[in-house]
Amino acid sequence: TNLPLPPGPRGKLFSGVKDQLPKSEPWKTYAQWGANYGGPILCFRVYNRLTVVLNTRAAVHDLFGSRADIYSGRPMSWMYGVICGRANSIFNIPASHPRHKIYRRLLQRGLGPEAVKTYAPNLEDEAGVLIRGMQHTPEQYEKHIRRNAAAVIMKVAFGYPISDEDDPFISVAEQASKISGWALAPGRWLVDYWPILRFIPSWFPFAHFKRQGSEWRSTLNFLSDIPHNWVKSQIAAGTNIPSFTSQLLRPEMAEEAEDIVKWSAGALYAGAADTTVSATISFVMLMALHPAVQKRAQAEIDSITSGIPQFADVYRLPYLLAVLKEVMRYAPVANLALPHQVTQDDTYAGYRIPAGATIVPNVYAILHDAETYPDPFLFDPDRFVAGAGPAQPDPGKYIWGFGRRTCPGIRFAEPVLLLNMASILYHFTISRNSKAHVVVEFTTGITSHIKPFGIHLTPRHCEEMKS
Ligand code: HEM
Repeated sequence: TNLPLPPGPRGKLFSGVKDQLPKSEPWKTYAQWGANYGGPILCFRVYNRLTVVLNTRAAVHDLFGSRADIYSGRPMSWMYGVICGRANSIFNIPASHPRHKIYRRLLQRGLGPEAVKTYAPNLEDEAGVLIRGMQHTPEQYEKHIRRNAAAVIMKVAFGYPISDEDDPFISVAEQASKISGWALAPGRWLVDYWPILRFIPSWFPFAHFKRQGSEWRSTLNFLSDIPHNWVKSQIAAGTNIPSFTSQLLRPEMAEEAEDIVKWSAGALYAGAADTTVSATISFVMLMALHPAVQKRAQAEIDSITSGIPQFADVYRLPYLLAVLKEVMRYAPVANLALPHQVTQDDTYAGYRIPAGATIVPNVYAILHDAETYPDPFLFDPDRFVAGAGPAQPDPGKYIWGFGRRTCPGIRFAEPVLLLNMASILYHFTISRNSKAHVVVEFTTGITSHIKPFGIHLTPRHCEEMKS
């Protein structure tokens, strides 16, 4: 068609806007560009690849919702997919690939409400470990939160017990998430724009990316291969604990089928570890900043639990659920969700969107739009309390991604977060160390959380004060 591309910065002839891409919080820049250029969508080029950013609810709904058939692809990342060996993962595989459906089916079963109920004892045990850690070394709360996320998902995926805070799976998870962010950074790897470069031999002077890629590949493989083989050895020895992997593995399984199990279980870890950590850290920080919200949530928890919060309690805490929604709105875990790719030429709002363009939903912009969420930079769970004011859209429509790529971990992540939040607030009051004004800052990456500042955890029950 003759329609123009969506508006946006045009940048330089050869590299496009590569040098204008911000190093931190790109979602804020994209929202700003959106406002500067007007229109619901924005477009820019880096070398030879186009990105279209969707800055509004309507655009996300119209394209990712109504046209999900052609908007559920993933942009090909040669650095991450091919050089780092992640092409087969559910996060990267095209939606048209038969494996995508198979992965999603397995994950939906393993993360559905029925399966999640069977994980309850494990989740309660791990919440207990988290609390004990916070009692003994409260200043290391971040470490305890990371340990909890890794331990929960390693149990679910592999039946693997995380022993202590130095277990390599905790640090590797954090590292893997960082590696993913670096390897997927737009404009950073020329091979993403000229894939022929992947054939350069590793020893070549300009082939730093290949040496870096193979190092990252080993770290990322560690996450999937080691625990998978560990489950196999446990099964062979007859000592395995039931897990996502052990339930799917069969003796004499075809190589392809086993590979599917391995990648699916690897996705559990990749999807869960860093996301739930980010949400929990932001929650702790926000509680320290909002004592009245905290008190109200504690009163609700105290009113329904006769002791330590149990898994069965979590959906009986409507205010806590409103707090979680507001944490996720105020500090979205994935501000740009994950990029999609449009697989056919399309038109929208008088603009042309060419097949192959990367489509980025600006979840941050949507959740901080003053028309949808009045006073958007105010943290206020009442937005989601029935009857407390005009209803505001549930951020759950945006924070979990879109279309055929919507996060398969929702039914698992939400109750796990609620249980941990309830446990933390039941046992502690969180306060700031200093009365000085705190400027809330965020980390940058595929996932993001509020940057920790000094906090204090005061035990709420006398027996805890003594221990
Ligand atoms: C606070 C917690 C979480 C948040 C905010 C979150 C958010 C997201 C988002 C935004 C996407 C991208 C969707 C898209 O491309 O449109 C995604 C994908 C995914 N998430 Fe989550 N997630 C969370 C927890 C989890 C957990 C606990 C698991 C697994 C146990 C998980 C597994 C996955 C997988 C496998 C995908 C890839 C889906 C695909 O490409 O088809 N996530 N998640």
